[in-house]
Amino acid sequence: MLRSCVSRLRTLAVLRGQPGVAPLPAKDPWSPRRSFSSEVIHMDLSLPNPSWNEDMRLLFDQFMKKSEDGSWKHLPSYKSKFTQRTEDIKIYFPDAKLMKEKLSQAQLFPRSLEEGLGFEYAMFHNCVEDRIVCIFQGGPYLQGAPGFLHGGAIATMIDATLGACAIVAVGVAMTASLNISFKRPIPLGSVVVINSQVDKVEGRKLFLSCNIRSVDEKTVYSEATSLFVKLDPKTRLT
Ligand SMILES: CCCCCCCCCCCCCCCC(=O)SCCNC(=O)CCNC(=O)[C@H](O)C(C)(C)COP(=O)(O)OP(=O)(O)OC[C@H]1O[C@@H](n2cnc3c(N)ncnc32)[C@H](O)[C@@H]1OP(=O)(O)O
Repeated sequence: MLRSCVSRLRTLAVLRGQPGVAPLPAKDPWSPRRSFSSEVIHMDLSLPNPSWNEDMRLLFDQFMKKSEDGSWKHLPSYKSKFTQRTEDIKIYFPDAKLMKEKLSQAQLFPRSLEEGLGFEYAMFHNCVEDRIVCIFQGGPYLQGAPGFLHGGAIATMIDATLGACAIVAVGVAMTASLNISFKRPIPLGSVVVINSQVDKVEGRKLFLSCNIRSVDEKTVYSEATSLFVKLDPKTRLT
């Protein structure tokens, strides 16, 4: 509880640009001493938190409303909990023990920054049209050009959204290629909408595309096309 309050105060301080804010302590990510409370692991991080701005909350509420008739579904998102997915990917690793050790200390990259500082997002799956919409608010630690999001951060959210779209459609799949056209810079702290869809499936190959637009849909910030490949159960990842 205390840790969570300190974290929120730190987030607010950074968001307000207050001077004298100490940097986050460096941690060895693979240290065996590092552990996550089950509360953190099991917390759905795609639900509203105090760092979300009004646009983010309004869009979230709109999509939750649309989900009431079952045509849209909110996809929960966790720091490091894969549950069923862990079972799905187990077969691709030759050494089950090593895989278990690595996964027990791993975090999903877009969920690895503290609340409000990095990737704040929620995804909704349209069960009828087979597409995913991601609402995304990029925090102050994602800066590239002053005042704007880093291209790598934009690519991360595109990959995460297209990845979710592929995984929902066919199961375990990985990005084979990703082509992004950055058309307009995205202001830091603003909310954007990522629309993704499966365009074509050819055997194990899935061709997907997406665009990133402003909330009022007037500005197209980025467009992307990608190829995801459904993993062959006979192939190992290492
Ligand atoms: C482990 C997963 C966890 C899932 C549960 C988590 C749930 C939580 C949701 C989080 C969502 C985040 C989503 C992030 C997704 C990433 O960021 S994944 C990380 C980045 N990607 C990688 O590291 C992939 C590295 N590449 C590879 O491992 C292998 O190349 C691949 C992509 C698995 C394909 O290998 P393969 O299965 O052996 O396929 P292969 O037989 O070589 O090729 C099959 C076909 O694809 C074509 N192809 C393959 N690569 C290419 C290419 N680069 N360009 C064009 N064509 C290609 C081939 O030509 C072939 O075509 P056909 O001859 O059949 O027409």
